[in-house]
Amino acid sequence: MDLVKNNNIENTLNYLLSDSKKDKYKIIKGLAKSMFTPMQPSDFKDAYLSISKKQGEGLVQLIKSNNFKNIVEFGTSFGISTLYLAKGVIETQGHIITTELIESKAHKAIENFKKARVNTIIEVRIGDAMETLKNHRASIDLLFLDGWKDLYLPIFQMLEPNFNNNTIVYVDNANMEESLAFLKTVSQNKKYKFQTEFNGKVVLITINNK
Ligand SMILES: C[S@@+](CC[C@H](N)C(=O)[O-])C[C@H]1O[C@@H](n2cnc3c(N)ncnc32)[C@H](O)[C@@H]1O
Repeated sequence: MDLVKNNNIENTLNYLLSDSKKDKYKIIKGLAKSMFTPMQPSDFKDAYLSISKKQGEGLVQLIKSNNFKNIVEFGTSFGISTLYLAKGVIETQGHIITTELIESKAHKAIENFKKARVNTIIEVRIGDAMETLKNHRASIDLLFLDGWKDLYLPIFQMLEPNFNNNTIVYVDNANMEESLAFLKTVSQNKKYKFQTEFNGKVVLITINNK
């Protein structure tokens, strides 16, 4: 099957984006739970918490224009962002490693990748990203950060040795308190440059090659 002419991705994405509109109620339920106990990823086991269609389309362009092949994603959920990453890497003949803590979400995502016929270019690692990405040794072109924000810094630091001169780190929900603290820490290193998109929701970290 010709992956580039694959309509299954578009069909799967359309279904998932439409289903994700029900997220509001699931998020309220999760937030209500966290009034009594500290917020846990499992409180949002039914919620997509996904990036927007516009962000997804931007990711496809980012991958294609930079000819990125090696993508690592933190926070799969049901796979909406991963499917956009896949749309990009089928053009560049790359591949994706994505990781999800909640087992039921990861299995649903794997089903979605099969439906979209892109499961062969996506490796899903189930578990805590700090463990599943611990032994990652290959070069990373695009690191997509969209999991729990308190892990942005440790994951960034753990994977930093795998960055190359053209690596981009895509920080989603960059305007949240913990993300801002992460960005402040990273900005102390003059090796990195920052570009804001989507009114501050997204920050792209690039390597300052000057
Ligand atoms: C914002 S959602 C990801 C949305 C997805 N990227 C999308 O746009 O479709 C964050 C996901 O990160 C997962 N997560 C939280 N902590 C994690 C960890 N330590 N390791 C791996 N995944 C984690 C959550 O279970 C949740 O599904």
